[in-house]
Amino acid sequence: MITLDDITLTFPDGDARITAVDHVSLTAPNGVVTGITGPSGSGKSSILAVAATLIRPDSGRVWIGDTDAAALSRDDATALRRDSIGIVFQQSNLLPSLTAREQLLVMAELGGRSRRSRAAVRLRADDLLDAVGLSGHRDKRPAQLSGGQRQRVAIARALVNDPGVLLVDEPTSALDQERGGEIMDLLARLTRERQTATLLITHDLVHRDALDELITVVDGRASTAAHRVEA
Ligand SMILES: Nc1ncnc2c1ncn2[C@@H]1O[C@H](COP(=O)(O)OP(=O)(O)OP(=O)(O)O)[C@@H](O)[C@H]1O
Repeated sequence: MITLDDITLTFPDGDARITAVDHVSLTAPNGVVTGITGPSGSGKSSILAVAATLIRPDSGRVWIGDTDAAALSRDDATALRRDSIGIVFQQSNLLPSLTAREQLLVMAELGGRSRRSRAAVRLRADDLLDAVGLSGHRDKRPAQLSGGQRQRVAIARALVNDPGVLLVDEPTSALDQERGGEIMDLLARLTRERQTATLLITHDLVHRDALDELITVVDGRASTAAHRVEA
């Protein structure tokens, strides 16, 4: 579970400061996809960056389990991010020279939680590639994969260190509606199977069936309660 408690984040704007996130509180429980929507510039990516411990907020707490991530040193935040948070960006951000399997192995290598044997890590990587529907594409490089397949690799990579929290920024923006729907369904399934607390930004709600909860952000402020999405 991840909880943002009264988060405020400002950025410098000339002599003044712009408030990107304005006293936002939200909770994303395990096994649930919590969507964040809202107009462009409303603060969605800023909220995700704070949740990811990539930006420290001006005030407020980020609870990941029992840890207040907003209060950690830079090094401790990096370690927490590596072990407990999976991140999927709009673009898949894969390394061009690595195969699908190698993308996962590199991420597992960076994860410090356990010293798994090489064979166990390889097995886990292959299991995850199977889970995202890429069993026949393990040895392909990004250029040999479609946009949807690249996004699947990015999702598998985000899960390789078994994070409790999965943060996803506009995963369908580079895909057509059908491929986008498949990616959203995949994220919903993996969230349930792996019991991740999944926080997902989406600017359009065409795939809203894949969301369990929905939070609307306007001018840096979140709707007070998460709304259950009607099927
Ligand atoms: N690094 C930064 N420096 C200064 N201002 C920033 C920075 N990042 C974001 N902002 C400002 O903070 C506000 C929120 O931006 P943010 O990117 O979080 O919105 P968003 O809802 O994710 O937008 P979009 O849907 O267009 O990606 C905007 O006014 C933006 O200009």
